Amino acid sequence: MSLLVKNVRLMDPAQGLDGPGALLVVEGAVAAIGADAERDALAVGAEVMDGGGAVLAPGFVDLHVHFREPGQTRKESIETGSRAAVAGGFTAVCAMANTKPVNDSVAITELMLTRAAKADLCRYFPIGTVSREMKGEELSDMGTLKAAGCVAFSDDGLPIMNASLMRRALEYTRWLEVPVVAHEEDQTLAGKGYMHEGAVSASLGCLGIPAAAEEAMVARDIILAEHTGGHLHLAHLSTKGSMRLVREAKARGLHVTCEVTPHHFALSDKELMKFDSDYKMNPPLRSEADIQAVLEALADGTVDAIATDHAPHGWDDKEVELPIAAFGVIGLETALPLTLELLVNRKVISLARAFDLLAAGPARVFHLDKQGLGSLKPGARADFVLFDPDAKVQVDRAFIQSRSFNTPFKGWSLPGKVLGTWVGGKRVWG
Ligand SMILES: NC(=O)N[C@@H](CC(=O)O)C(=O)O
Ligand SMILES: [Zn+2]
Ligand SMILES: [Zn+2]
Repeated sequence: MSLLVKNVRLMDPAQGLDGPGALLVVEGAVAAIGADAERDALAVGAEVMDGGGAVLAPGFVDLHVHFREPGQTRKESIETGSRAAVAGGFTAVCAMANTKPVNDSVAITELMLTRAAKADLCRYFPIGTVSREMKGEELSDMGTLKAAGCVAFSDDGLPIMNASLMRRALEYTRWLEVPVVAHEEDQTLAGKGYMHEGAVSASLGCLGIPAAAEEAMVARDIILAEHTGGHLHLAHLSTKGSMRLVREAKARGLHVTCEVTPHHFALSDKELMKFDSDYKMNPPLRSEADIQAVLEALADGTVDAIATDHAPHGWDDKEVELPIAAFGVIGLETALPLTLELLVNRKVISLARAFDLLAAGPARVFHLDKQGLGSLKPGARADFVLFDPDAKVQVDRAFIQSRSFNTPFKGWSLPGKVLGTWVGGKRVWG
């Protein structure tokens, strides 16, 4: 099977590509790009598709999603989550381990992979827990889990308060060549807080989570990464101090990588004045100064990836008083539009840097580039997205493919319409 997509604006920062061109897919892999593609397509008798001048880019790689299967498929299943992914232009997702039961065994990893293969939409990479039963006490069988298909290890949802456990997990990352993904939150500082601690929480009389709850743990784990030489990947960073700590760690040559989410660069803690639980997530929406620091870190290379932390919850988890509502928001369908509107159109970053943050960067962090993800180099997997960067989307229930609708972007009109998504050369969306 072969396919030529012609008349597109080809973007692939990994190859320094940005210009009119074409892409030829043969047997699920990129066979040729540019002028060669049209010539070679004739030789193989490829099916021809006209891209109508839209942008063709490498499929996005999300390092951080919660698909709730097994255990809570009323919120999301691997199939509905995968559909939300491809609708948003994501061709690969890395799924967190805080399912029910948690992914601390080969049986759960295999179940997840079986369900993902059945859904047959995006590529699905399980993340194993760092600790058995996510209790934060003993290490899980990281080696066995990696052999079963886990690409990273995380107790996300919960911080690893036990420094000795984190130290040992980081030691294992060296020979397993996989990162530990840290949810940084000192529970003794966060307490029962449910929004950012600052002027807004004080005026509302809400319990706050200080920036220091995140930063104290980021600092601890950077020290442990240095001590062990392990690979520390910091999930959903949200504060100015975290950005500074990561910038320093990278300048000192440590193996420290990080991601930020669209909701943390799009929204501030002022949104909580609406007392709407769709603005409640962990880490919480931060101050304007934190957002500025995140934008600078996106621009200067401190941040490796934009990840969604897609965290579906049912209306019954959310339609309750703010202090008891579930933490988390969905994000797969809105990530590209928010990146285009708030980062590219406002000239915080270039379009090429946006794709580095959505595709090549995350692929590198979890070593998925070695499997041909994150770029459109000849020989790479034919995972790509075709989208119109100017056409508007309306964030309503029909637009969202996820089983849940806990998005703070309800009613927003944003640029960036995904026209089609291909995984291994097969059209899975549009
Ligand atoms: N981000 C959230 O607010 N919630 C996540 C857990 C997490 O990412 O820490 C969830 O699983 O719902
Ligand atoms: Zn988390
Ligand atoms: Zn998460």
